[in-house]
Amino acid sequence: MTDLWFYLNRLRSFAGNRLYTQLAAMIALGLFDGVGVYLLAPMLGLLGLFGDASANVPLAGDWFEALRELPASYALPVLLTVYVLVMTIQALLQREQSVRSVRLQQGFIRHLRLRLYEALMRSSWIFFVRRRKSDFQHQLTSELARVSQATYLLLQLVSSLAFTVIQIGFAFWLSAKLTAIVLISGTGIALAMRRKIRSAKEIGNQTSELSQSYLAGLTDHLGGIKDIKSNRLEASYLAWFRDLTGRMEANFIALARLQAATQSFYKIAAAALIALFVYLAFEVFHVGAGQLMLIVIIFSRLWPRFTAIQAGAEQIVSAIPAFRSLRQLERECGEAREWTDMDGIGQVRDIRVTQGIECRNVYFRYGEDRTSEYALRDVCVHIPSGKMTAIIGKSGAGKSTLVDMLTGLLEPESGTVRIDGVPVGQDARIALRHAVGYVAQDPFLFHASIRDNLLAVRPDAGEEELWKALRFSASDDFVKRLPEGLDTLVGDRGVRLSGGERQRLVLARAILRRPSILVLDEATSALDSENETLIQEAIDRLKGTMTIIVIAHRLSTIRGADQVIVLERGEVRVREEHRNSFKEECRQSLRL
Ligand SMILES: Nc1ncnc2c1ncn2[C@@H]1O[C@H](COP(=O)(O)OP(=O)(O)OP(=O)(O)O)[C@@H](O)[C@H]1O
Repeated sequence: MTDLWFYLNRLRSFAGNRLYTQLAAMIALGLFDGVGVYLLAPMLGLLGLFGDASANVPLAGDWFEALRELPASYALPVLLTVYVLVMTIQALLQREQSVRSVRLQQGFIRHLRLRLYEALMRSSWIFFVRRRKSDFQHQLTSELARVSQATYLLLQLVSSLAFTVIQIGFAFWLSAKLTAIVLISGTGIALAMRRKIRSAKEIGNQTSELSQSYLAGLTDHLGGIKDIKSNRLEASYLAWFRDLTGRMEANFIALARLQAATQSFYKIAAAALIALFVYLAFEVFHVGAGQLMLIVIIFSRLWPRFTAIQAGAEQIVSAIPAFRSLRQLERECGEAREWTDMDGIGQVRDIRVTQGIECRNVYFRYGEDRTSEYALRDVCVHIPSGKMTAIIGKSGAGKSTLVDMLTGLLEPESGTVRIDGVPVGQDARIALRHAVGYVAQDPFLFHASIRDNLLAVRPDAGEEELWKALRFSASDDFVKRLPEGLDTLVGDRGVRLSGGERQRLVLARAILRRPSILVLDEATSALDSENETLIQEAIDRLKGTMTIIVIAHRLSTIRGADQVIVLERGEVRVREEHRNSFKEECRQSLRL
């Protein structure tokens, strides 16, 4: 429940006075609706249906007296005009309120989306490493939609309750005894329906789990579609999909069945109550026909409110798991926050490395619990500025982890990372990242044109600079050959390009940023020997102008390195100047 109130409060602080206006409009609409009903009594009286009995009805009686003073031929037209006026005002108010309500709800969804996305963007890299990406997608899409819808439903519930209380007040005024009977019966029914609310919560838990699995599965399968197709795994994935969607269907039907059961129960209870009511009114309390008619009209309008309140409560309760998971994500993002000022991202102070970056007795592990394996253990390395350092080692030795540590993406569990001998704090870590140009193992390109992908890192770069970066990465030829040149769309993550073309474009992008530290994580692994040689020569030309760190699996990549670091199961095995006597050892390490 606290999660629910948390988001209701969030809605209050987002909407401010608009929220109260909205609530007031909802109540006013209800009142107009009620006035329309009260007008019915004198109308029926005028038509001779109530006769004098309507004079006994408190409100209707007054209406009837006032109308009787008018000439007979005017009374009905006046009454009908008032009725049409009241209902017109109600309809216009309803129209305005509906638009405002959608505006408020959509504004609130956007507000929640923005907050969550911003919180994610502020979070550290390790936060993402430890979680499934599809869980974030799930929370940013379906869970968020459920939360905003349920928050709004809660608001409607509050106004429904307020309106119901007003109606009950009127009903009490008309007949306290009969109203008390209906209220006691209503409360009894609501108590009996508590079990349904609990079931709604259980169904809601299932809904969250199922939609999370659905999105996670879809993301995995579409990401790995090439593996699925080449290994003929379609049938087993289809079976998974069939099973999960079957359970989702059953879950949805279970909620619908629960809601339908509640609705029908309320309808049957209403019929029984009205029968009891009429019997008691006539036989026990001897209420007049007009008064009874009005009370029946009021309760027949009031009762659907009870039903709506119960249905709304079930829906809100079924969304509680979504509230919980979203709030928890916000909390976790808060704990993993590395940026305080979002706008400050683009205004990080420049960092100058004059001597080098150093790891001193660095320990790091990905797992959160104490028993998990260290990915880096007592690592001491020095990366001299302006030189080229190669990091080699078997797969899983910790090369990428060490690079992430040196470039400020990761924080050591113990030990320090230093720039020119000074331990790196949070600000310097972020500034360090700003100075890095990174070419990953699995290069990432956005689904946009080549030009947009390049400009993403330096929006002010001119045409000549773009082509210079492309020439550097030996990609100018293939880009020129593309039908739309720089404006060619690269597809999702760059699927429309070959692995080698992607690598070369990402290298061009990294260079365009004019970084002071260039990191190449097996950046030439997908290239043929001709292109690799071209890039190798270009990198050699860069030596002395920037600090270069390369993760290598090929001996050719480390040939020009000033220093080679060999990692083995998270530990530095050798760290020496790159000498001829050392070559054989590297060769062995690379072959493994
Ligand atoms: N996101 C992660 N979560 C948990 N463990 C991880 C994660 N990333 C890496 N590891 C573990 O940390 C260790 C070092 O991984 P790392 O990626 O740094 O190795 P690597 O030398 O770069 O390997 P490769 O050459 O295959 O890319 C490995 O044991 C790996 O299983």
